Amino acid sequence: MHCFPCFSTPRNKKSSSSDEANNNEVKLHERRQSDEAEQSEETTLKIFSFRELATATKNFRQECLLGEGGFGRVYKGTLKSTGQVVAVKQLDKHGLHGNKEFQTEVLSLGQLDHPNLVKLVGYCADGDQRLLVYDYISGGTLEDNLQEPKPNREPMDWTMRMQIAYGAAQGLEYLHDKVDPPVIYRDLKASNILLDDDLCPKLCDFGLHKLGPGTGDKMMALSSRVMGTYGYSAPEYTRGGTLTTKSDVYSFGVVLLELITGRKALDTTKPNDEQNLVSWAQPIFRDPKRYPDMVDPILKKKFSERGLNQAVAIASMCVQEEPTARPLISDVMVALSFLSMSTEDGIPTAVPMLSFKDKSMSIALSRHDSNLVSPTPEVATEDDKSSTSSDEESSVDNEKEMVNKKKKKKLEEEDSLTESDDGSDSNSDDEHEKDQESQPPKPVDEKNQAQSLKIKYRYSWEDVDINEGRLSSKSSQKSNDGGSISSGYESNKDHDDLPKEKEEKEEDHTHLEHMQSSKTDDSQSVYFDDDDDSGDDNEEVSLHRVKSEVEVGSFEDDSGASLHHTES
Ligand SMILES: Nc1ncnc2c1ncn2[C@@H]1O[C@H](COP(=O)(O)OP(=O)(O)OP(=O)(O)O)[C@@H](O)[C@H]1O
Repeated sequence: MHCFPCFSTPRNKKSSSSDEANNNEVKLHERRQSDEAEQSEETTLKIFSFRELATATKNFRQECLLGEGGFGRVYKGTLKSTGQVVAVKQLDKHGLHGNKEFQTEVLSLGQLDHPNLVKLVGYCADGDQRLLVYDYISGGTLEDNLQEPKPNREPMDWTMRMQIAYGAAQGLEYLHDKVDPPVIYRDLKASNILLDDDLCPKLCDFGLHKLGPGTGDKMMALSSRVMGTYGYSAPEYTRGGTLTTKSDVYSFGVVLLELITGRKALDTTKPNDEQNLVSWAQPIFRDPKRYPDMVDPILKKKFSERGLNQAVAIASMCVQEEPTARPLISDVMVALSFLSMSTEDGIPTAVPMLSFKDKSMSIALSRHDSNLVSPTPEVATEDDKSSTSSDEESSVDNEKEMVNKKKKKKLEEEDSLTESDDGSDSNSDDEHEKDQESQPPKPVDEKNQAQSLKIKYRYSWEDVDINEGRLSSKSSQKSNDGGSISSGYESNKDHDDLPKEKEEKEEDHTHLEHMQSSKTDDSQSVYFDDDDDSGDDNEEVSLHRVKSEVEVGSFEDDSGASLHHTES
């Protein structure tokens, strides 16, 4: 986080001569210059004059107006110097901040860099004008794409929707877990998710609250900003309570529901009991048979029912009333990384184990469907842990077929290695599952510190390859290095990384299996497992993965949200 240095000469020290005063001024000027040079070295933000931006936007002409939000008007422009197309946000004057305060905030925003965030290109603080210049994102908002799809564009299919959810989760996870101090989005909604030409989601409008009008003013917070996002705001926020990262998770859940249902978060054209999406969905959450009825009819039933069940389960967890019961966005992201690979014909055969950090994720799932609670714990072993190390040298081949063959061969080799390492045979997983099934289910204990979610499904390698390019992100890579999340699987990684796999035949359906585990174990795991031995998909590869985690630190955000970092 940047702060402009304070330049103050001690008030009690009076210069005895004008020479001394001059000297001081020169020194002060030099220091200021060198500090400013340092600042600009650390940021790539460009400083624009008002005239440059006026030229870029044809003098802020109406035809360049993209829209108007809570912070001011946004214009499309073209920078004369580079030809870059940009979105210029002219902040409302009544929210004006001092130059220094503005620059401090803007410089910290300029530090944020993630493929799923709209990039701040530069700013202008000229006289009383305050403007922010962003990359222009050409595909429109998620809201527009869902509600008013362009005539020349196919409606977004199920997989695309899950990919958008996954990308948005990655952007949010970056803000929550990778930025220090964490950035609470505050206003996540479908109209703040922009899509590029490839439908890759980019979050915009983050971190602006300190620049907006009425900062710190509760009245303001309860008026336009919250009213404007009604339907997305977490209940604790609309009640005027504390904002935490879990409030963002709630909003994310609403967006996920919009993707699933094609409905708006708030739609006053609908009958009273259907106007608020979450209120409408709540009773359906309790009745999985009704899940297919909530899906956007435009999809014409082209989705995997198992993928749908999982997506609805995640959404229902996110929109829980109680903030602490909502999952961490990193857990949501991990779960969505798999759903985003699903196809309408079936879902992944891969079965890596994924660790969830936040117990609320698994507790919420068990509430969601008590049938998903499984009796015995799965414990990650040292062998499992070591087998998750990434293979940095794995190659990326443009020829999809070649890659698939290569990966499959390697998986077979690794499989035989893993088997010989731990002395287990290829049937051990099946036997383990049978053991679990033979035990009576235990009720979920909310005080239980360790519960596991078992998510079973399948995918084809081809799907993975198709998705890899789009889904890759710095955030995921950082998580491998820095270990701030413990994802057992990241879609942008080469699948050669996956450690313990076996080839199996699959039944073409998926379910979530929520397992209660040891009360003394604080860690939780998600198991993406293959379902059973039946089926006829000879070519599919089934993967099984365990990843354990070690907590290396935790800190609190300014709103009191405790964020944990884990290392795998
Ligand atoms: N970087 C950008 N590229 C393309 N269009 C953008 C960009 N940023 C904003 N817009 C568009 O400008 C319009 C106004 O955006 P803005 O974010 O100010 O308001 P909003 O999202 O409509 O409302 P709110 O302030 O309540 O979030 C929207 O239609 C938005 O899609």
